[in-house]
Amino acid sequence: MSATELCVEGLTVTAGAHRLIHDVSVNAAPGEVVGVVGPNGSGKSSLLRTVYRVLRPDTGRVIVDGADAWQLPVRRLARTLAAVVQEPGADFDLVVRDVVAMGRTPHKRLLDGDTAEDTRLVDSALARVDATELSDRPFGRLSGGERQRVLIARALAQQPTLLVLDEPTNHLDIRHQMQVLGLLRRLPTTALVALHDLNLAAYYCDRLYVLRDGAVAASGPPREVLTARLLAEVYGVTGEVTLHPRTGAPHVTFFPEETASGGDVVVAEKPAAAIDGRQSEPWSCGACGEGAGAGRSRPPS
Ligand SMILES: Nc1ncnc2c1ncn2[C@@H]1O[C@H](COP(=O)(O)OP(=O)(O)OP(=O)(O)O)[C@@H](O)[C@H]1O
Repeated sequence: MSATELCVEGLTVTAGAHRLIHDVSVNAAPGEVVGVVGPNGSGKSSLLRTVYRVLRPDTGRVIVDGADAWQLPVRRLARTLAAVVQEPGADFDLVVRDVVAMGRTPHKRLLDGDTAEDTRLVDSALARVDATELSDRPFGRLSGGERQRVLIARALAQQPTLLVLDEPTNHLDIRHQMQVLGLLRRLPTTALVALHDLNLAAYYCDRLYVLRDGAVAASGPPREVLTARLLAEVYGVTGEVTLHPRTGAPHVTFFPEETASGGDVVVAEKPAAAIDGRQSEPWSCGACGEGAGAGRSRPPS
């Protein structure tokens, strides 16, 4: 599996009189894990839905490996891009294995049966999200977290080179949150992922885009983007951002309102790269030439 270059240029999306996102540009280099964060209603899902071709943009383009995603045949796009969405269609009557096997659809022709390779890929996807033991359970009777892991397995079985995930850690306990995000980092696949947990985003993402009111308020490597000022301006909360001495990633501590006074910003002197050996390399989009800045990095595996 190789990885895809994603280049989102100047997207504006409206629904009726409501403007969902305005002039949003986002890039992801091949293999990068790019996080989209921001308060409720800031436009994260709308951006992702436009990338995976559910919301049609009024203006702007979604370019996947140099081709306009909205011009590609759906089947061809589905061989490149897999989405894990917040409200998937209800495949409630199927057992888990059949739900995951649906990920193979873009690679098959009508009436093709499952091959040994399909079976292997389904097994492997289930194992990667720790869901092997769920294989024969009815999907509709799973817990929210179990369902989420199965949907991620379905996306993996699709063998995409670009994963778009809308809050994939929703419903997951902390072990499975870290397992899923760790898996994203290890895969060679490019990933665009909306997250609410800023500490997980800071550790697992190479770069972040912060949305506010449908527009990009900040973007860059987590250690540049996540500041006490940003937390105050975008989220309206008081927090302290330090570089964690063990992980080397920015760590946000939030202060409840009643304890917030006097919460100074503590910015650790040592950059994350110096602590854990992460590498940063500048990158610019081959399709539109826009620079995404430094920040491609992988934690040690
Ligand atoms: N189809 C629609 N018609 C009208 N308004 C919409 C539509 N879809 C989304 N919105 C509005 O657009 C804004 C952005 O919604 P979106 O779901 O993209 O935000 P989000 O950042 O993903 O939020 P959350 O963190 O709560 O999931 C919200 O105000 C939402 O109510």
